[in-house]
Amino acid sequence: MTSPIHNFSEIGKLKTVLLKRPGHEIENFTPDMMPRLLFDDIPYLPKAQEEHDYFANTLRDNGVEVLYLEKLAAEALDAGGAELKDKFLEQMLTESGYATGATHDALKEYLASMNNQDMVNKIMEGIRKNEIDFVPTDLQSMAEDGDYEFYMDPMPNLYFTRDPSACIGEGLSINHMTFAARQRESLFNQIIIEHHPRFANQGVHVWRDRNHSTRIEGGDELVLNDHVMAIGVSQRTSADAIEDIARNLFKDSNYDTVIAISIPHNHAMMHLDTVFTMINYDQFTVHPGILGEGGHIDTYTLTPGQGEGEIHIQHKTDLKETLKDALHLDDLDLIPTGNGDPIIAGREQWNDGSNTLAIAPGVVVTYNRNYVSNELLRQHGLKVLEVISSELSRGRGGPRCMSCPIVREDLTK
Ligand SMILES: NC(=O)NCCC[C@H](N)C(=O)O
Repeated sequence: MTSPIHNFSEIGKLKTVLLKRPGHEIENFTPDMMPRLLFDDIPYLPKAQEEHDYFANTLRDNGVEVLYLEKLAAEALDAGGAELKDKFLEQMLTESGYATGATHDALKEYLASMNNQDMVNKIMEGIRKNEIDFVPTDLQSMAEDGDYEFYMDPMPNLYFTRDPSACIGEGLSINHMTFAARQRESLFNQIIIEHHPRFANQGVHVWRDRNHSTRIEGGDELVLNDHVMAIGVSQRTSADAIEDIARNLFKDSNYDTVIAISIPHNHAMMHLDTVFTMINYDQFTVHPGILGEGGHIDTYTLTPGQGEGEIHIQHKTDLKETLKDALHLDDLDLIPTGNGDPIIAGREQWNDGSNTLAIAPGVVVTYNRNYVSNELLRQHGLKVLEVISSELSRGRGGPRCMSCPIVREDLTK
């Protein structure tokens, strides 16, 4: 059986990718909601959609099949029939704070009356109180958030499809995410994997599901080759989750090495892929801001230990040496974001200058606004496909964050 998921590297020719076209959810909020929703500004939707279509077309023009999360989710619900729709709605309402009660019932009736695509879109966009003809009478609605405009918050971060799940080999992780603003997102990925005809019952391994209290996000999960992963210890991914997924991979897959890389825990560098990406067999982007004195950074190489489920950990502080050892390379090229200039690097990293998406070895998609980093990549021999980025960048994610590779060709060397 050919697996519908096949992703054994960061750089193999990209064949199939999962995107989410930004919808009303990216403008359905006010400035005071931005910190909680993990946004730094409110994008102008028509322009953001134009930019996203440009990104999708750039991928298509390079032979990539583009799948859309919102469409797959509705198709999965169509395939699962009324029973699945009910189960999904119950779960989504519970995770939105309405396990039972009159508000639960009113929201469920409202959503259940829609066809699956409209319902999926509506859940993603958020539900305002003025949309439903219903006056809540429970204490929480009356006493705690009577003035709050929403029953269900929008999910503006959905266009960063990288994070709620991550394809690794012929399986994936479906992630328990860190902040409430994003935790419901991976429910869409779960129903797609379990019920969409393209993925269900095809032997796809779930290396780690979303039913955990420890946290991991796809922006931290880098598939370096067919047996080595790098995973960020970051604001969004905890060390215990890394040990957990490493244990599962060591047990049931060919993965035998997980390099945990400690990065600063802050909003600008929330995931490893905002500061470090693999773009060729021996080339990486690195934001100089993650390197300490003497270029040092804490890395922990996890490999299977002697006993069942045991893990051996080796601590190193030289990123280049760690990567050379794990990838069996004589040398490698770490390309500094913004050419290492502290102002340019800080500015371009903020706008995702390190967040490159490789669509083949040495071929990357980047935001056009990061012109210093882009020029440097070209000087280092890479082919750079620039995409427009005024509005999309306001959500703090770039081309790697906006894409979840599902199928890549295997590497030839
Ligand atoms: N992989 C990534 O770095 N994704 C970008 C996520 C940005 C989003 N506003 C967030 O804070 O989660």
